[in-house]
Amino acid sequence: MQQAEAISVQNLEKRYGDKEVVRGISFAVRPGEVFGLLGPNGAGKTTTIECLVGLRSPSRGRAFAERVAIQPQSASLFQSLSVDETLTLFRSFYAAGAEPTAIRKSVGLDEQARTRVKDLSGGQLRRLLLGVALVGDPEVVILDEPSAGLDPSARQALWATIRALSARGVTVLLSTHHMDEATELCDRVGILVSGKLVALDTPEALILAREAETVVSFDMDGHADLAALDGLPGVIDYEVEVTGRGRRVRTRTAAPDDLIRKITFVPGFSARNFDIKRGTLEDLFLELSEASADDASAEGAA
Ligand SMILES: Nc1ncnc2c1ncn2[C@@H]1O[C@H](COP(=O)(O)OP(=O)(O)OP(=O)(O)O)[C@@H](O)[C@H]1O
Repeated sequence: MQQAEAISVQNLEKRYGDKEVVRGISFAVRPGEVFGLLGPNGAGKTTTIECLVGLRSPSRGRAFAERVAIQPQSASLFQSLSVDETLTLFRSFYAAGAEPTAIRKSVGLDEQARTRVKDLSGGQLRRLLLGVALVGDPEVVILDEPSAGLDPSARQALWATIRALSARGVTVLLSTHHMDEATELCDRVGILVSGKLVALDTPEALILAREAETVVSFDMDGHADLAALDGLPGVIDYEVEVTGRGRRVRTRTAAPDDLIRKITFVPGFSARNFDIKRGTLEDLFLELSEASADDASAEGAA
């Protein structure tokens, strides 16, 4: 029977001295899920990850992961070994696992098979670290900012590797500062701010919850009567800019599709050049981070 949870964090707290950096968080990740841990610098992501892999012990609560591998820090590699030698060495630590050459290929280092660790570029080194995490064929892979320092094509390759892992049923927990990456890649995300989990859902649901922020912009003829906009359903407010070609209108709406359909049929508007900007995970992230920073300064002032 397949286990319901590959990762489980329950009421996890971590203090360093009297500083509480993880303040009672709970979440679970199911097998094959890609879960993103987001949060500003110092939010407690790495601490949570370190508790999950047993590098730190919780002050209270519990953090558990199935047969887990973490993408290690570069310091744990031998500088004079080649890529292949490194993968073979780490493979030898496990009774069973993947073929080092297959892993080398999957992380895109075929051309660097004989390159020594010390001669790899920063991005290549990160790919090798991912390979080291994968060579023991883990059920759960934990990646702390895996795309940091990767160029766009290496980032795409990393995403493909992560998707392939997930398709095989491997569970992936990653931390990232890239909201586009989280939106593209993660089935669910948890947003950690000042040691508390302030949001936990699919990226789509989190973005939808902010639908009021969708902005629909369009051009319209200079002489049409703007009052018609006031009567349209779903318009929260709008602003108008006079341009060389007529007027550019920006509306904030909770129902962008509906609004566009309606605007198209308003007589005299000749609305055109529509542009839709939906709320993004980044907007939500910034809002939550700022709200919490305000709370913290209020606490500090009290
Ligand atoms: N060994 C330690 N002793 C004391 N404080 C620590 C220790 N390790 C981390 N901290 C503090 O705990 C807080 C959380 O750090 P953590 O590394 O978990 O954050 P993070 O979310 O991973 O941040 P970043 O995005 O910057 O990597 C920070 O304020 C950090 O200074």
